[in-house]
Amino acid sequence: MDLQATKIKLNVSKLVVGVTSIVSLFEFFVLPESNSIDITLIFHHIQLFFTLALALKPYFLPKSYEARVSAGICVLLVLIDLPLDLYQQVLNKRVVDSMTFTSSVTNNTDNDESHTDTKIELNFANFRWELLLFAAFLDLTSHYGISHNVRTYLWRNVESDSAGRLQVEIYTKLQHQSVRWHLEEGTGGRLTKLQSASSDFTYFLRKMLLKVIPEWLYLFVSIAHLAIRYPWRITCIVLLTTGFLVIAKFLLSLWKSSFEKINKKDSKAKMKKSVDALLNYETVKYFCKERYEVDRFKEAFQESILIKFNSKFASTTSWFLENVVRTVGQTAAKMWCYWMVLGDSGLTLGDYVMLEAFFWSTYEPFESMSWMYEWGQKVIINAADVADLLELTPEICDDPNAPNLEVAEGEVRFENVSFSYVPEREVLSEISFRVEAGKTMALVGPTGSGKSTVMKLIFRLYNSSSGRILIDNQDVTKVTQASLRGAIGVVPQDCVLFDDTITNNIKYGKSTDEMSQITQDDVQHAAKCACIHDAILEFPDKYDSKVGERGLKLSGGEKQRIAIARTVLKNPPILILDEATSALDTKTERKIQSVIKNICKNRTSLIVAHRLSTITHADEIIVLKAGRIVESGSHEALLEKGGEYASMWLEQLEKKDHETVTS
Ligand SMILES: Nc1ncnc2c1ncn2[C@@H]1O[C@H](COP(=O)(O)OP(=O)(O)OP(=O)(O)O)[C@@H](O)[C@H]1O
Repeated sequence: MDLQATKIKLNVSKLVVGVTSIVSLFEFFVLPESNSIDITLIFHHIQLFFTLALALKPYFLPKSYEARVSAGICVLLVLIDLPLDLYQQVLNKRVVDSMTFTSSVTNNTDNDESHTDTKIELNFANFRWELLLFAAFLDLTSHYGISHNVRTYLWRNVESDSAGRLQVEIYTKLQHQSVRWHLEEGTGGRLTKLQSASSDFTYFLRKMLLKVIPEWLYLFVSIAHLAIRYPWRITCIVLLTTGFLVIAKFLLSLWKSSFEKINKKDSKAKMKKSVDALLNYETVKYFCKERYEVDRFKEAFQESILIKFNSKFASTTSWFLENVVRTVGQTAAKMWCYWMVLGDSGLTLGDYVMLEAFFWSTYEPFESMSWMYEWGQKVIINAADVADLLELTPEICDDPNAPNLEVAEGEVRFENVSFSYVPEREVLSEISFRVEAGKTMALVGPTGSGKSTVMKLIFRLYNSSSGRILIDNQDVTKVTQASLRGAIGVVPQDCVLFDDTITNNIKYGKSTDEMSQITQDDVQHAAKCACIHDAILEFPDKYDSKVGERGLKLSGGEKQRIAIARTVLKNPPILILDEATSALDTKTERKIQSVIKNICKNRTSLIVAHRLSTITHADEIIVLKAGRIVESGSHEALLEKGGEYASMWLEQLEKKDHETVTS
C-alpha cells in the first residue's frame, strides 16, 4: 500500500503545481483574503481518497458470490446503457428526418440577381413509426428505465455485503480497543460517526461507479460521435464550452466551499456543547444552568442558520454563473448548427434536434461534478478516521498461539510490579505480594494510592510497565485475555448496568455460550445471594424492569447488589471486590458482608475497601501508600504494630463514635 501511495503522491504533486497557478489567479481576482483556497489541501484530499480507497479495498470489494455477481451485472448494464443512450438520440434524429422534406428554392430579386433558400416541409408519407416505437422502447428499458431499477435492486446485495462487513469490522475494532483508548477517544459518538462515515464512503463509491463515471463516459462517447459525424466547428464549440464549464465549475465549487469553511468548525463545536448539555441534564439542573444553556443553543443555532444561508446563496450564485457559461456556449453551437441546416452542408433538421438533445445531456456530468467535490471532501475526511481505526492495533492483545489460563488452585502473585498511566507519573512502584489459593487479601490505603489500579492490572485492562503478575504461575500477559477474564469475577467501584431488564443484566455475568442455558431460578438465586431479590419484587415489572441508561433508574446500592449478583452467577475461581459495598447503608452492608464472606469462601479473593471494619476477616491486609506497600499482615498483627493501618483504624473508630454520639 505504501508503494502505491507514493506513486499517487508523485502524480498528485505534478497536478498540484499546474492547478495551483490557475487557482492563484482566481483567488487574486475573486476571493477576499480571508477566504483564500488551500489548493494543496484539495490535492492532499484527492491523494488521501485514493490511499483510503486502497486501504479500504478489502471491505468495499464484494466478497460473497451473490454480491460479486450482482456487482458484475450492474457494471455490465451501465456499459450496455452507454451505446443504447446514444443510439436513442440517433433514432430520434432519424424519426424527425423521416417526417421532414428539405428542398432548395431559387428566388429572383428585383436586381435580377438570384439566390437559393432552403425550405423544410413536413411530409408524413415516409414517417418511420417503427423507429419512434423502438426509441420509446429504449427509453423505457435503458439507463433511467428498467435497467436503472434492476441496478438499484441488485446493488443492495453489494452494499449489504461490503458496507455491512465494514461496519461490523469497525464495531469489532472498537470492542477490542484497550480501556486507555476508550477513555481517551470517547466511544459513543465516535461509533455513530465512524458507522455513518463508512456508509457515506460506500454510497460515494456506488454513485461514482453507477452514475458519475457512466455520465462522463457518455459525454466522451457523444463528443467522439460528434467529431466523427459533424463538422469540426461544432465539435470545437462543444469542446470549448465543456472546457470552460469544467474550469468554471471547479473554481465556483472552491468559491462556494470557502464560504462554508468560515465559522463552520466553531458553530459545530457550539452545537456539540448544546447536545452535551442535554445529555448532562442532571448537572445542568444541580447548577440551575437551563437559561445559560438555552442562550448558548440560541447563539449556536443562529450562527448555523446564517452559515447555511450564506452557503445556499453561494450555491445559487454559482449555479447562475455556470448557466451563463453553458447557455452562451450552447447557443453559439446551436446557431452554427442552424445556419448549417439552412445552408448546403448536408445537415438536416433531425441533426439539429439531435444536437439540441445532446447539449442537454451534457448538463448532467457537470451537476455530478459539484456533487463529487462536496461529497468527496466529506467522505475523505471521515473515511480517514475509519482507515486509522482499522489499522489500529489494540494496546492489549493476545500473543499468537497464547494458551488459555488453567486455574487449578487460584494463587495470585505480584512480582516487583510497577505501573504508570502516563509516563510522567508512576502510580505503582515495585509492588510484590502473594495471595494464597483460596485466601482473602484486602488492599487498603488512602484515596489515590493505587488500590483499584492493582485490580485493573490483574484483570489485564493495562499491561504493567515492569514486573510480572502470575496466576497459578502463569503470566497474565502470556495467556489469552478471554480465559484470564473468564476466571476472574469483579464487582467494580462504579457499577454501570446496561439499559436492559434486571434479568438480562444479571445474566450478563455468564459467558456467551452459557448465557442461553441460564434459568430464571439461577438468576433469582444469585439475586438472593446479593440481598436484592426482595427489592426487585417491589418493582412494578419485577425481574423484567428496565434499569435505564447506565442503570440510572436504580439507586447506587441497588446497582451494586445487581453487580454482585452478576458475579455470583459467574461463579469464578478468583474474585475481585473493589469497594463493592461502599454505596450500601450500614444494615444492608452488614447483611451483604456475610454473603460476601460466603462467596469468598474457598476462592482467592482480593478486596478493596475504605471501611476497615469490612475487611477484618481477611487473611492478609496490605496497606498501600502513594503506590508502595508500606505494611502487610493480619488485622490483629497490623493493629499490634501500631503503624499506618492502626492509625487508620483508630481514625475510623473515632469517627464512628462521634457519629453515634451526634446521632
Ligand atoms: N485512566 C487514568 N489515567 C491517568 N491516571 C489515572 C487513571 N486512573 C487512575 N489514575 C490515577 O492513578 C492514581 C491511582 O488511582 P486508583 O484508582 O488506583 O486509586 P485508588 O487507591 O483506588 O483510589 P480510591 O480509593 O479513591 O478509589 C490516582 O492518582 C488517579 O488519579
